[in-house]
Amino acid sequence: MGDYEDIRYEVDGPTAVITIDRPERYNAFRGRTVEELIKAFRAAWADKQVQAVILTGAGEKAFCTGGDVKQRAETGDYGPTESGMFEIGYLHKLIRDIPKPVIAAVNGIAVGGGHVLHVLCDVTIASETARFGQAGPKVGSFDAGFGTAYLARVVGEKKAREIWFWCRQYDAAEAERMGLVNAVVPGGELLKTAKAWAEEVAEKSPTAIRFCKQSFNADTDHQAGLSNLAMSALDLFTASPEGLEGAQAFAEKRKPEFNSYVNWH
Ligand SMILES: CC(C)(COP(=O)(O)OP(=O)(O)OC[C@H]1O[C@@H](n2cnc3c(N)ncnc32)[C@H](O)[C@@H]1OP(=O)(O)O)[C@@H](O)C(=O)NCCC(=O)NCCSC(=O)c1cc(O)c2ccccc2c1O
Repeated sequence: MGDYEDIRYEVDGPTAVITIDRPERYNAFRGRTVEELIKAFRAAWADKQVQAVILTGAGEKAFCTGGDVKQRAETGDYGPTESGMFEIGYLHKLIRDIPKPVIAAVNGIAVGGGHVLHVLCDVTIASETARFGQAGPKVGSFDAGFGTAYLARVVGEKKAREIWFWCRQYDAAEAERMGLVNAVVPGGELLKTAKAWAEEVAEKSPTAIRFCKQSFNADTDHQAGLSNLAMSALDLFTASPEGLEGAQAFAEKRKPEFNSYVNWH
């Protein structure tokens, strides 16, 4: 399917494979990328042949490193889109709402908003060299809402707070131990394994899968309200001097200077 610049979309048997294709930016997303991901997930939803979706990243280095911090340092936002909106919150809801299993095939580092994407997928298969973490507080951002609350459902409150406050990176084995990923395989076998999982689930009743997914979701759907709130707050925060300092420090490869912003009580 054509018209994509930042991603690739392929259908292989019962599986749609969506690949974020910006390896020079470690598959970071800009507004256009998010718009194309939405289009691809909607195409997979509509296609009766597709029974499962794989989300992955191009190359071996990165799955997705979240928002394109260089773009943000340059223009103060995530760049132009056709709709005029940066619809990351809608993409999160779409990954949850598509009534087909979504498998994250994490081929490298998944950090920031890229980490949130894999957390929201139904299952995650990681390559042995994958790394995981959040980065917002280091770069003047936070992908809260599902990014915090749903992560806590997955790994527990203590671990989720550690992940967000300390912004450390965790290797694939550690991620598997904390229940953040379902399986770890050698890099060369990642896509093959993800496709095998997709083919296996495609043999099951699609209606039963749809109801199961919706009933899992129903238990945490209230977090969508938190996400809306967090996205509104984030719009203000990323445009603030503190938010911009984080993005500029990353682009200039220096430590951010956040000390002067400790002004709340
Ligand atoms: C991911 C890293 C830890 C990797 O470190 P490493 O040392 O292995 O590699 P490099 O740092 O040398 O990176 C290689 C190359 O890729 C470029 N790059 C990496 N990540 C990004 C990125 N996110 N944006 C743009 N470019 C990126 C890097 O500059 C290098 O290019 P060179 O040309 O210099 O060679 C490390 O790279 C890292 O920490 N990256 C940043 C991670 C990050 O902070 N992500 C964004 C968090 S904020 C976010 O995701 C976010 C999500 C949302 O949903 C939002 C919603 C609404 C508003 C804001 C949102 C938001 O900000």
